[in-house]
Amino acid sequence: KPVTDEDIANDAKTTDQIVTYGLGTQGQRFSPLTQVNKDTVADLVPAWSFSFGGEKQRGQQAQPLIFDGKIYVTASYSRLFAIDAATGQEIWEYEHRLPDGIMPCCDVINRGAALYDNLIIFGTLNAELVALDRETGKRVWKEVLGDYKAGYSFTAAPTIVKNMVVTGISGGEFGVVGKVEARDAKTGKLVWSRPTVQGHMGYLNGKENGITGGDLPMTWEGDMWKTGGGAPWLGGTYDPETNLIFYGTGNPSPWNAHTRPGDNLFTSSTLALDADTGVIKWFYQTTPHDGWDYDGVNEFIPFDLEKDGKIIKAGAKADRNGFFYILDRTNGKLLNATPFVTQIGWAKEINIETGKPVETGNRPGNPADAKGDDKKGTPVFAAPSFLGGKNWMPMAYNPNTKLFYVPANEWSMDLWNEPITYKKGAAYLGAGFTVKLLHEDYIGALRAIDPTTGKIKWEYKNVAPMWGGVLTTAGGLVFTGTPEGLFKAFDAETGKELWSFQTGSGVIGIPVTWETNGEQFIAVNSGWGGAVPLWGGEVAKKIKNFNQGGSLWVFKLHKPAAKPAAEKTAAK
Ligand SMILES: O=C(O)c1cc(C(=O)O)c2c(n1)C(=O)C(=O)c1cc(C(=O)O)[nH]c1-2
Repeated sequence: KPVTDEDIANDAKTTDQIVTYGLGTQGQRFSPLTQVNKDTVADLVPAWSFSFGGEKQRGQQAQPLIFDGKIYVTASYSRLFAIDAATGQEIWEYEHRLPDGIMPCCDVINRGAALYDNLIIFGTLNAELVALDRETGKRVWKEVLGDYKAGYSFTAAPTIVKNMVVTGISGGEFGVVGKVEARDAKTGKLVWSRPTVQGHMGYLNGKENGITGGDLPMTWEGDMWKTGGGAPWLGGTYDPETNLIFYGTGNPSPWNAHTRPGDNLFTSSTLALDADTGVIKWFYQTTPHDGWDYDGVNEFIPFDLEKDGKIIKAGAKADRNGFFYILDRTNGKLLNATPFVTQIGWAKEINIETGKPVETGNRPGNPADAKGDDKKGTPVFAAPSFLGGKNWMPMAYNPNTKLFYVPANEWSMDLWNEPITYKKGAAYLGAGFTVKLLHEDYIGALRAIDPTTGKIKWEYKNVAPMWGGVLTTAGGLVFTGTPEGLFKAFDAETGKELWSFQTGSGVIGIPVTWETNGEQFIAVNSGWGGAVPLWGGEVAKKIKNFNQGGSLWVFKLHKPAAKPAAEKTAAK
């Protein structure tokens, strides 16, 4: 049977399947299921586990999809598996042929696929988008999203919006030009394209559809916009109520901000795109003239904010720069911004009137002023580190507790600038860094945040960074994993840890839950990797004993065996 627009529109309320990244296009990651709850979660046991096999382990960040009795899950190195949800038996495996010379910045990961009609669609590390027949795993169409030799790659899960498959792109560390694109999901044909850097042309149905930025004053000097980055490298969310697609955009290229005076629109921003045309309806830049790789790619989650007895159509974003933003999602106006990490060095606050950060001046110096022979600019000690108060791993919103559950991290860095010129296919940073610890006892912190005040209601601290996605349920639970290998459940109201299971490798996947024949299942990927082991600096010593892996775990409640009849009689 085909996956329909209704299936997608109803995904947040449907309990027997999961057809979108985010458990609904709004990405709230909330399930109405209650069988596994505060009282029963202690009885959660593995139903089965599935190995992705091969020597290709590395980070497993994907969110599984559930449809028609099957689990569809992507794995490292651009692989996609179809698995029987009841037995854990493989049905088919697709392994994309990757050329030598792919350039993903931050591990060979993938975050998930999209289902539409009889297709399953996912993006690959060489920046291609492939659609497979869901029954056979055979390829139906393939599109090139960007030139991998120029540093384009793809790691996110696509989003389906009204028969279209919508994608961003990765490559911000190589001076690519970010873009969000929508294609006919059945054929792959391009419908619209919207570059995320000011000055570049957008397209609709093959025709020019306005220069990105339109009448706004130019916020780049010289030719810097031509290699300006701003990669929307994480998935978007779609809000049917406003017909807007929300994408976060990444860092401006290069990191060395002295090379590119100006705000550098639309980098490190949240963009609201008209779903039908790709036109930017509003934007909100979280880190103007980003000089720390704070990026701004984090998911923007639409939700109803209750304030003074009124319901406001709002959206929330826990930005890599350390602030938790609440915006009016109809117009991008700032409603509130509060720190969600203990130390933020770059800005004192976000001015509620102007919506702009009040900077402290904590920017690394210009290499042009360097006195030494090494041409390094004056370094600064900055917090958060460039890996962010929160990175790619999605938070969740529970409409019952009215809290957001944010996988946050506490760390800092020494950061300096260096001279840099653009060269196709070469890293385009012009910066050096060492990530540093802030607290001896923890880096990661799962935090429950009240969006009406920005106050942190509870937190769970973890030694290693939190690098997995979050799921919350009407059973009053919050699920997430740790690099130490543990998959955990917390009380959504109090943060009390209620259950934990060792999966054998770091859990940086995104959990999901569904029900079949009256039984609730929970699934998550296990497999340590991602950016931390590659770029973690001093954090490396905290994680050096964590082993790689590659498996999907499925859990359900243990049913006590029926008591033998003899025993029952004896008891009487
Ligand atoms: O600018 C980009 O294009 C881009 C892409 C990606 C990616 O595709 O995973 C990451 C980042 N930047 C990045 O800055 C980052 O910290 C990061 C962490 C991870 C990860 O999977 O652990 N990916 C990425």
